[in-house]
Amino acid sequence: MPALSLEHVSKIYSPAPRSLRERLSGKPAHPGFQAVQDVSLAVEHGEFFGLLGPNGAGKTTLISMMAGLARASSGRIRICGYDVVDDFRAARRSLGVVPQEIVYDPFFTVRETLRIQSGYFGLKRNDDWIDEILANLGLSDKADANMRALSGGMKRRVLVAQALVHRPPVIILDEPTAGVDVDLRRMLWTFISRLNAEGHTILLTTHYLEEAEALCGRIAMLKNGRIAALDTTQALMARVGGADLEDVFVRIMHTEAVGEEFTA
Ligand SMILES: Nc1ncnc2c1ncn2[C@@H]1O[C@H](COP(=O)(O)OP(=O)(O)OP(=O)(O)O)[C@@H](O)[C@H]1O
Repeated sequence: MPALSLEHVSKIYSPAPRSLRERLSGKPAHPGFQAVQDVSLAVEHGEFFGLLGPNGAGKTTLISMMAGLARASSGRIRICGYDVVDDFRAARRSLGVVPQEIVYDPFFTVRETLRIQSGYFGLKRNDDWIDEILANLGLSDKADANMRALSGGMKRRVLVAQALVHRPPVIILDEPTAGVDVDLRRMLWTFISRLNAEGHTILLTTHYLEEAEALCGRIAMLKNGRIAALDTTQALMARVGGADLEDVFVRIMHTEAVGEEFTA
């Protein structure tokens, strides 16, 4: 059973409610926006998998559906075999998500934030692991600082820490290095690579393609909500050509022929 499995997943966002004037005009209702279309893929346990695509390709929408924050319009998503709808709690417990947007409660310290997050998963005595996460993310000296007193990069570190408190087998990072300094990038990738070597499955979205090239064994590229390419990083580079993954990405995004031609 794969760590992550998506079968024919689609998402159509409902249209904004029509104004009275639109309703009276008798015009047909807007059909909604198709953000993800028929995406199928499986990520095996222990993989470091990259999900790439330009702005608006559907990456965050896919991640929101995996995390149970948005519901697929059709198709099926399973985390470690647990259906994200029918088996939500088990699926959620198997997953740690580092969201793209920085959200935090300004009334708590870093340690309190991580203890509360642990509580959501029924973990009462989790301080040893919390201390280890804080040390690995360079946050030990901020443990008792209030969240609102942290810089943007430090708040992002706390988001990473929050995703890891319950030692989830599958870790999803949605653009975790956007706007963070080189020290945190290095620290973060050392820690995440260690967790990956210990068996955690990693799914990463990033616009820093050199990071994806260095870290990801396999990559899916999304274009307009569909899979445009899916293969090992090496095979994609060999097949498409170009100096690096950025070249491959640009070529695939600018070609009409996508899908099977670039899919293993
Ligand atoms: N709640 C929503 N309602 C309607 N449309 C949405 C909603 N959320 C996202 N979209 C649209 O769905 C498409 C995919 O958005 P999504 O955020 O998944 O892209 P992304 O690949 O994560 O982009 P980025 O790299 O900019 O983060 C975009 O066109 C976006 O405007």
